[in-house]
Amino acid sequence: QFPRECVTPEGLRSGRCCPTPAGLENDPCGATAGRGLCVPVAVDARPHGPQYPHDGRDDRERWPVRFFNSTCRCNGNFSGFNCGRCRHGFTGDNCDQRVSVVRRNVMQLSADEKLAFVSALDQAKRTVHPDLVIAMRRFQEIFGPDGNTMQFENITIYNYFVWSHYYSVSKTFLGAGQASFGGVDFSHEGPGFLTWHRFHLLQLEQDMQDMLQDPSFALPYWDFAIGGSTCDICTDDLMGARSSFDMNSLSTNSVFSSWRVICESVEDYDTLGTICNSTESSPIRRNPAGNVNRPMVQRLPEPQDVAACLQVNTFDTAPYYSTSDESFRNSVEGYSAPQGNYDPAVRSLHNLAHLFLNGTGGQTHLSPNDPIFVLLHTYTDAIFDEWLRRHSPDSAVYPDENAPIGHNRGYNMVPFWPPVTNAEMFVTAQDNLGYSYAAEWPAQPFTVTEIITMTIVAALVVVAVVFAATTCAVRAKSRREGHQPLLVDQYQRYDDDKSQSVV
Ligand SMILES: O=C1C=c2cc(C(=O)O)[nH]c2=CC1=O
Ligand SMILES: [Cu+2]
Repeated sequence: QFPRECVTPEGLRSGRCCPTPAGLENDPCGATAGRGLCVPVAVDARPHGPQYPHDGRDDRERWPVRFFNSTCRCNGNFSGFNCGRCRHGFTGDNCDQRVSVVRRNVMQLSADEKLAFVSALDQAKRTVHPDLVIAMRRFQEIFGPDGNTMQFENITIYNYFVWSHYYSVSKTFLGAGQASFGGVDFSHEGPGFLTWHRFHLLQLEQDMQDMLQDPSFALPYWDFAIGGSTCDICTDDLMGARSSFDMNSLSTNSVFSSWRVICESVEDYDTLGTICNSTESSPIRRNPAGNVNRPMVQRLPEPQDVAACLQVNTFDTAPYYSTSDESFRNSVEGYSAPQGNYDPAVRSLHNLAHLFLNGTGGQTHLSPNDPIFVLLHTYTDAIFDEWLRRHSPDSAVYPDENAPIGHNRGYNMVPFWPPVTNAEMFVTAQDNLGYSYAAEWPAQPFTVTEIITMTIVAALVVVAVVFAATTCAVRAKSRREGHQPLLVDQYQRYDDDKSQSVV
């Protein structure tokens, strides 16, 4: 999870990772070319929640200073570990040309667009990442047995996407013979769930844009809130149909049936303290709606579940965890009901979509191995973005302390490099991150304030109409009586009076 050129023995010992961009000579972060500066890494120092009780036992604490404490901070639209690339949504030598990256519903792609997307994923599965390498050991063993054999290795672009998710959810190794600690998760069960997966997707999208040399390449999304028990994207022209011979496998007509997963050796990682590497093992397993032991996960979320969660007004609530009540984040993640109420028995929206897959895609340490993960998470990100657009929250609604470790607002998200905080992803995508969604949303129900306002306005209109009608009626009446002046009445009354008044 670091640039290949930084993980030399001297590089790691220096703690400095400020490489020179391609095409420049000995110019860390392209400083001379005005692209950026090599600066100390800022690290979140606020307290985290009680879920992680250890200190100094996990390389991910105060990420990434266990490995590096200096990084490139890029100017303007420059970006990347050496400021050699452009921010998302920009292109050109000076990164001053906007490019539109629109994430579309995968079911609305043409046959050619579907084929191109599936082929691009397969190419990413086979293409070695041009910049990043992964650690195969924890830091204390990273220099190898002889102190000079760095324990990093190459990985493909797509397998890096899988590995980074695994690394963020892996247990804390506490030593041989001791059970590893599993109560830690740097990308789920906390406010960082949405921001972490947002950057995870952004990294893959950028890596694929570079691989395709197409800065407008966009990941599509899967609207999984369709109810029922059919996986509409599980077809051979998309994510692969079910095998006719084995209900847990993919059809051999799909390229994904030849994919092999990584990060399966959890026993080794937990007992030997090793880390997932790029070795591939078994095929993807998937059996949508097939978990007969858990009927609740045999159906996909319903469209109204999305409408409901978008109405939850609070982004997250203490303890900022998978038990949070009235939390939009816990609802869209799927540990609370879509309406917001926490219920330990519930699995909804994102979690339900994972569990519905009933195989590789439902096991947190393995799930990105199933490419449906990409489409499931772009839709989850689209819901996040729609919530941000509707509620326009201040950044302060994202907790800056006491969230589970890794989830505070200022925490550098594990294991991304260069360092990027949850806060940097807590923004609307189109205005800040260079991409948008072509998505329709359920009509936004009126807020209580709007209902009250409309009731008052309606009442005023009724009063005005009644008043106008009454005035007209009175005027019409008086006009009619105007041909028999009012006086007649008075005379009549006068006569009546007179006749009675004779004394
Ligand atoms: O890959 C994942 C698998 C998950 C299973 C649950 C659950 O709620 O039981 N949640 C998951 C999230 C994942 O990312
Ligand atoms: Cu995940």
